[in-house]
Amino acid sequence: MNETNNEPGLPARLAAQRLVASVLGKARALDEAFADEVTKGALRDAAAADKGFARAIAGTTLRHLGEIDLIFSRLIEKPLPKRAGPTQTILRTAIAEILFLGVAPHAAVDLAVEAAASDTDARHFKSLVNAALRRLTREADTLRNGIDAERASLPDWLWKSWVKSYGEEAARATIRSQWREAPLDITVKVEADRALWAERLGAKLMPTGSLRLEAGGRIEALPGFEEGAWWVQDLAAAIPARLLGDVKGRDVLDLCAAPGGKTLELASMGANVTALDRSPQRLDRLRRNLARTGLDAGIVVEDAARWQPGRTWDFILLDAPCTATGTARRHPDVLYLKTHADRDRLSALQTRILDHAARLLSVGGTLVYCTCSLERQEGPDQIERFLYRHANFARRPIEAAEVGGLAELVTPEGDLRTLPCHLAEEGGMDGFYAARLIRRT
Ligand SMILES: C[S@@+](CC[C@H](N)C(=O)[O-])C[C@H]1O[C@@H](n2cnc3c(N)ncnc32)[C@H](O)[C@@H]1O
Repeated sequence: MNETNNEPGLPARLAAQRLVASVLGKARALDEAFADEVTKGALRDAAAADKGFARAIAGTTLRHLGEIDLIFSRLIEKPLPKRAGPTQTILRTAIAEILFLGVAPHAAVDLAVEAAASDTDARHFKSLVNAALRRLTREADTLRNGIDAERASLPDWLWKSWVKSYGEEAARATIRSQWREAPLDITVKVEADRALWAERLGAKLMPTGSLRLEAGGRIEALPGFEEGAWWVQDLAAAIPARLLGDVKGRDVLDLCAAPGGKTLELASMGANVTALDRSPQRLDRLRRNLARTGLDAGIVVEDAARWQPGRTWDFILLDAPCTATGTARRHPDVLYLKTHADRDRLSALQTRILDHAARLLSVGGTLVYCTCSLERQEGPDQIERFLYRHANFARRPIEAAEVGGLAELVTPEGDLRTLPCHLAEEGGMDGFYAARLIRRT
């Protein structure tokens, strides 16, 4: 793409288009592609508002991609030729701006046409872009008519999986909650200071103990960040570590620990934490998080499915690698980056790590297994199969009182099952699953 035009607003659009193309064309994570744009790409010297706008356009395009593509196919009846460059992406992002971001239609149309004009291949489709988007601004209701936007927002395999696991109503409510930007959730280092920080930050103290703020603005500029009084962590992600109970002064093994949200929680509860992960880069982030919050943990770079430390632990937290389909409201790209083949591969890895974790747990010890996935294979099915293989383990059911009295977060078996549509009126939460197991013999 040739970026010769410096018209205000155009760089943000061009960046948004590159972000969408990176996710859908190169299978890159949106956060990674965005980090490249702002550290070494065209957004490096852009104003914070432009960076935020580029991210918002890309995220919104992905959140509504299914509906956008159905509208696209009504607007562009003949398939675009192969050499149309970024024309499709330009249209997708402009549709997102007009329908979902409330951008003034003339600005969105003009800048989409400018974007097409700035590319050697797309410039031949300038008039088509112009005509299609002008039609959209005139006939939006007709063009959207009959589209089941909720159903369209989810790839087939996930739709089938969620409807089967939670029923169609909850699947639809989950999809609707993914359309909204997630709030900013914070875990406070010192439990007794939660109310104080809620007041200082103008945040809401949620029933589970997390603080909740509206997203937006620089996190680093908020009071308490510099001094490490808190860290960012989704409300649901903050629950599993606490299911280990009172770990003050106890040794806790945190398997698959980086970047360390749960390590920080365990350390702040007074545990002697050993944080293990196989990724040195992600462990560097964990080290930085420990340094900022003034907390301490031993760090091990190892494969959690093979590590032979020569000892056992009374407490183990295993936050296993997973498809992360429960985090789509924060990471809308996961819906398009992950496939059912990833789910099967990751589920096999989870089984191996879980079996190894069982060997590292002392008799009488507690193991909490969790994932941020909505797929049964990575949650309850995994645990059912584990309990079948390991007759010396049993569930210790989770009580509603341990999750702020929110009984809807606990399954009849006593596992944690949060859905993005839980507490929807208050901003929802990521989808997390957790089971608490004890080793009997
Ligand atoms: C869900 S993330 C962990 C998030 C972390 N517990 C937190 O709260 O910030 C999963 C982690 O598993 C790590 N991982 C994947 N496979 C692993 C393996 N075989 N052994 C150890 N770590 C692994 C990844 O590097 C990744 O950091």
